[in-house]
Amino acid sequence: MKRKSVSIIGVPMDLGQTRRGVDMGPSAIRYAGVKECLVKLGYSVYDEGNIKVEIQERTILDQKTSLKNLTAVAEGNERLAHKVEEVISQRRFPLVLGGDHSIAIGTLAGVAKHSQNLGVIWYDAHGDLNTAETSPSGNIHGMPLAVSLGIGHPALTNIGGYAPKIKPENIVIIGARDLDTGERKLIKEKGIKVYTMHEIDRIGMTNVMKETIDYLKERTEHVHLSLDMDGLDPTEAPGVGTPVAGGISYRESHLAMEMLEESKLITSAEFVEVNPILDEKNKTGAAAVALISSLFGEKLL
Ligand SMILES: NC(=[NH2+])NCCC[C@H](N)C(=O)O
Ligand SMILES: [Mn+2]
Ligand SMILES: [Mn+2]
Repeated sequence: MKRKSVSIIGVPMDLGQTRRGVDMGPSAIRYAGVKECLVKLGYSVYDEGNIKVEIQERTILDQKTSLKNLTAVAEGNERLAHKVEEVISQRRFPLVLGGDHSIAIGTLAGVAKHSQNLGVIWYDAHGDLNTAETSPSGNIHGMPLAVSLGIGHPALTNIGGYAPKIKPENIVIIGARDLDTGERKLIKEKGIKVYTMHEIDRIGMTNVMKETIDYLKERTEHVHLSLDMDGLDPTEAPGVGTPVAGGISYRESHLAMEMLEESKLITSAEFVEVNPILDEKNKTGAAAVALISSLFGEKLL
């Protein structure tokens, strides 16, 4: 890791989907010892606390688009974007803890303010490339990557006051195994690089990461890692709201984090979708911390 100071930003967001409990994700990851691990690795760690997210007991449907909780999701992300931007201007590494994946909208809005040519690694079972028109659910956590490309509701695409945040050729999706029809179309149309589970099985995680690193090194200046814990197999990360069988193993994920650490490419990261209510004794929270440790340079020997 290039930066020696890390700011932890919690985002107790559960309004981008409808399963309760993912708002406790930041607590679960803190409880699993994220700060202690980073301190042990020699970082100065600042826990910035949590971003304020409205508490809403019932889903509010946008009348025109059927987007769920649009206003509250947009407001939380606006605050997050602001915080991330501030952390980067203090020359600290922003480590964002979710919360559902809709928070990537705010994280990327904050990160991309400082980077014209931002790379993004989207480690996920899903593409999160839906719009109100293509979404099967109306859940905004299925849309953040499209939103960051400038595609979607203006209340979301304009967060941070500008759009788009990223370019399609600067994205690499890893672990995809559940893509909706509209998402597949967008991937083809925009030429987004995707390593599905098929490629991971076929060429192995070592080669997937080698290619990803070479690809991003060539064309980007900073790289953001957006890691959805449902990218991992649900047997190893059961505490997620939208599990999909046949995922990336815990071991492969460690390897991926270690290779990213060696590459010195990653300048911001978020770990999302940890839902302690659905988890087994904080297995998923602990897995997130283990992966964060590898990403920040923990070695066995
Ligand atoms: N970040 C996530 N876990 N996203 C899951 C999205 C699932 C589905 N594709 C949807 O749009 O609703
Ligand atoms: Mn996902
Ligand atoms: Mn996701």
